[in-house]
Amino acid sequence: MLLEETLKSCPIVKRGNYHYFIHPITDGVPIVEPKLLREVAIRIIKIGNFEDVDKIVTAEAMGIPLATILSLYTDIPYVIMRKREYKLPGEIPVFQTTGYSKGQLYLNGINKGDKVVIVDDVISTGGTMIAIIEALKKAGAEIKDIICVIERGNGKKEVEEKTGYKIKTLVKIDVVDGKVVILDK
Ligand SMILES: O=P(O)(O)OC[C@H]1O[C@H](OP(=O)(O)OP(=O)(O)O)[C@H](O)[C@@H]1O
Ligand SMILES: Nc1nc2[nH]cnc2c(=O)[nH]1
Repeated sequence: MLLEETLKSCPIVKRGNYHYFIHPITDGVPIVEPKLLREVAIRIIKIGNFEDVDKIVTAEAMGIPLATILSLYTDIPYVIMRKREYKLPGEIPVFQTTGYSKGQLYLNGINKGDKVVIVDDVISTGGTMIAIIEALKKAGAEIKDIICVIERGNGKKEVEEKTGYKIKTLVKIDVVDGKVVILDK
C-alpha cells in the first residue's frame, strides 16, 4: 500500500537526539498526493468507529488535513487543539511534550457529553495523546475511538496502560540506521 511504500523511502533528520522521519502525511512535505490522502482516510474509516459521533478531535498541525478529509467523508464536524491560546470562555489548556518539543495545547468547542473520535497523524512518545485525552476528560467528552496513522516506539502502549483507552493505528514503524522500517503490529 502507498502509505507503507512511501514511508520506506522517506528521509530522516535529527532533531536534538530524536531521529525524525519526514513524510507527506506527518509533515505535508515534500508534497501530499491526493491518492495517498484518500488511501489513509479510507483506511481510518474502515477501522474507526464513527457511528453516533458528534465531533472529530485532532491536534495542530498535521492532524488537520486528516480531520478535514475525515469530516468531509463522514459529515462529522471537527475540532482542532491549537498551540495558540484564544482566551475564549471555557478554553482548556494542557501541557504537551513530544520527543523533540514542549508546549501548550488549547481545546475549544467541546461540550460536556460530546461523543468524540480522536485522530492524529503519528503517535511516538504518546505525550501529545496524553494531552488530548486529558483536555477531553476535563471537557467532559466521551471518547469513542482513537486512531493514529503511524505508531513508532512505546508511546501507544504507554498511553493505553495509563489511560485505559485503546489506540488503533494503520502502520507501525521504527527508524533504524537512518531508514524507516515497517514492523508487525
Ligand atoms: O507521540 P508524540 O511524541 O507526542 O508525537 C506525536 C505528535 O507529534 C506531531 O506533532 P507536533 O507537535 O510535532 O506538531 P506538528 O503536527 O505541527 O508537526 C504529531 O502531529 C503528533 O501530534
Ligand atoms: N514527521 C514526524 N512527526 C513526528 N511526530 C513524532 N515523531 C515524529 C517523527 O519522527 N516525524
